[in-house]
Amino acid sequence: MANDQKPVVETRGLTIRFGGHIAVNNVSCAFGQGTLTAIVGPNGAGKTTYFNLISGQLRAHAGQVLLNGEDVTRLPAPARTRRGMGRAFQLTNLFPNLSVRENVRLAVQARKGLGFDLLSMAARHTELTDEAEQVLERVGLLARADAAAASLPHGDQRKLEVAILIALDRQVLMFDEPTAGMSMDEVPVILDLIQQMKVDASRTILLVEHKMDVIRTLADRIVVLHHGYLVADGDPAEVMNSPIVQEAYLGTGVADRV
Ligand SMILES: Nc1ncnc2c1ncn2[C@@H]1O[C@H](COP(=O)(O)OP(=O)(O)OP(=O)(O)O)[C@@H](O)[C@H]1O
Repeated sequence: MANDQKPVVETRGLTIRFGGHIAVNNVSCAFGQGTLTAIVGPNGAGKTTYFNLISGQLRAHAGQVLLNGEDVTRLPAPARTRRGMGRAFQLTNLFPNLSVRENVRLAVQARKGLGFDLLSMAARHTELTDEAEQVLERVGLLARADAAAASLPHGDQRKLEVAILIALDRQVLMFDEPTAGMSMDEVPVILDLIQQMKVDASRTILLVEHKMDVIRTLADRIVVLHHGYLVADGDPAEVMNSPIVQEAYLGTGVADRV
């Protein structure tokens, strides 16, 4: 992050324990506007837990999470979402029985600050539905608009998560292995969509990812977690070749193992 830029998301000394195990250990890191940071590390390194602490699914035992300089450590996930954090799975989990179209429409509605007010919703129903359908077209899900979210095959559910993030239009976008479980031909669709979101430099994008080709395509910066510690942070090529990362990945071939 450029020195003169104020961080959008920052963690200071962030720590959480599960029993005697410290899953995220004193992690301090700042994420600026207009960058996509890949958070990598071996299985069990603490990546998803770190995400959960940032988005508010988990509460830290120590340390702070700041969003645009405001301490949000004690705020629950929905309050963080209202302040600009977007992590789509929260919504897909909430509305599995609603149709694909309705899931995206609710996200459009939330973005416009309409909440769940039934009257204003009815009055603007067509407009909201049109917008939802435009987003579904972008992610290639328009043909599935009437299907229940829970009935979609895995790859399409991941696309729906991205559609919801696009519709929510948050300042911070968090993707946890967005291409996991997708077939080879579906992966480029998702990468393309994330690239498109990156083009708008007002965003701060965080990505937990194992696949090296995905990281190579998307990341401006790599942060490495290992045993809950932040062990490396910087330019992708530099970080992947650093001794500490080579060590963290059992000695060799880090580029192929991530
Ligand atoms: N709710 C929980 N209760 C107990 N232990 C947990 C919990 N969540 C995570 N852990 C433990 O914390 C550690 C970090 O897990 P986490 O899922 O954050 O790792 P990760 O880097 O995302 O791994 P992966 O790449 O396999 O998804 C692991 O040892 C995990 O077993």
